Amino acid sequence: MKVNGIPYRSIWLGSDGYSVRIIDQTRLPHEFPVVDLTTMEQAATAIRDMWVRGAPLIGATAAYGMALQMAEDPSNTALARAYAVLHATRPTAINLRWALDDMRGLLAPLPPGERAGAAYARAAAICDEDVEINRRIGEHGVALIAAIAARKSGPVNILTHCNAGWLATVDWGTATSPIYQAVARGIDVHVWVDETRPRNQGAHLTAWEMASHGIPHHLIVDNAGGHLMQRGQVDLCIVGTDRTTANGDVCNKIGTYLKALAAHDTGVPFYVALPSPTIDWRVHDGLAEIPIEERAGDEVTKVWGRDPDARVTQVQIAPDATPGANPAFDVTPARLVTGLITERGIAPASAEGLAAMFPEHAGVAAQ
Ligand SMILES: CSC[C@@H](O)[C@@H](O)C(=O)COP(=O)(O)O
Repeated sequence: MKVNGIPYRSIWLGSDGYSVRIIDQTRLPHEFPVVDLTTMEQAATAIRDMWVRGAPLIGATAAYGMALQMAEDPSNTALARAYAVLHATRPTAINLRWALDDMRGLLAPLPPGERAGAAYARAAAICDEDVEINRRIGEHGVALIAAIAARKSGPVNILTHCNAGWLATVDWGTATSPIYQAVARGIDVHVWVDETRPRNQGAHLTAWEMASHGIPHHLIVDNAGGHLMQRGQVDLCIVGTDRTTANGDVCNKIGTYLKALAAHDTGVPFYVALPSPTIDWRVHDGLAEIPIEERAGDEVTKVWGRDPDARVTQVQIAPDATPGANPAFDVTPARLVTGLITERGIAPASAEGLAAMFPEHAGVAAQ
C-alpha cells in the first residue's frame, strides 16, 4: 500500500540483495522508521519485540531470517539453530511454524553451498504468495460489503479489532483487504477501529492505515463495540486470526472473543479473514490446544504516546504496587463465527466447511 504516495510492502529485500528491510512498527504512528535486518538474530529480535507483528508478517520475517542465516553459515548446525531461535520468538501465530517448516523442508536436502540462494528465493516467493492470497481474500470479502451497501443507505459500518491490515501481512492485510477493495470500487464504508489494549495495535496501526488511505473511520475504546452493535451502528465485523483450528475455532488478539459474543447477541455478522497458512490442521480444539502468549505486565500498566512537545514517551497508569496480567490472545469458538474469508472463498467455520474448501488437507485434519 502507499505511504505518502510511495508504494510499500511491510518487508522487502535491500538493494544489496542481502539485507532485509522492515518498518519498525513499534514507532508508528508517530514515526515511520525503515530498519535493515542483517542477521538471523536481528530477525528474531524484530519478531520477539514486535517491530514486525501480525501472523503472516511474522512468517515472512522468519523465512527471511532463515535466509540471513544461510548467507552467513549454511551448515546443518546453523540451520537447526536458526529454526530453534526463530521458532521460540512468539508462540501463538501458526504462520511462524508454517514458514519455518517450509524453509527447513526446502533447505535441509540441499548441499550447503546451494542453501543461501534457495532460501532467499523461497522467502521472496512466500512474500509474493502472501500478497496474492490477501488480494484474493479481499476479492471474496468485498462481496459481503457490496451486498450490505446494496440494501442500505449511508456507509457500511465495519468493526475491526487489532491490526489485520497491510502492516500485519506483506501487503493488503486480511481483514482490511475487503475494505481497501470496497473503497477502490467506490463503496461508501466507515470503519470502527478498536483501540486494542494493551498494545493498541488498532490505535497505532489500523487507524494509521485508515488515515493514510483517507478511509472514513473512528477510533473506539475496546468496550464500545457491544454498545454500537446494540444500536445498529455496526453492519459487519471483520477480524484477522493468528491460528484457526481445523474445525474453525479462531485464535486472535485478546478481546476478539468479546466482540464475537456481542455480535452473536445482536445478530451482527462476524467474519474472520485468513490466509490458508494460518490454519493449523493438526489442532481441533482451540481452547485446549493453542498456546496463548503471555506478555509482560507493564504493557498493561503503562501506555505509549506522544506528548505535547512531540516526544514519544511512556506513562504509567496504575499504582506502583499493581501488577499487570497480559494474555495476548483469546479463542473464539467456531459457533460464534459467521464465516471464514479465505483466498479460495468464504467457508463455513466448521470442520466440514474448511475440509471442503481445502480438500488436500482433509487427511491431516482427520488424524
Ligand atoms: C493478518 S494479521 C492477524 C492477526 O495476526 C492479528 O489480528 C493479530 O492478532 C496480531 O497480533 P500481534 O500481537 O500484533 O502480532
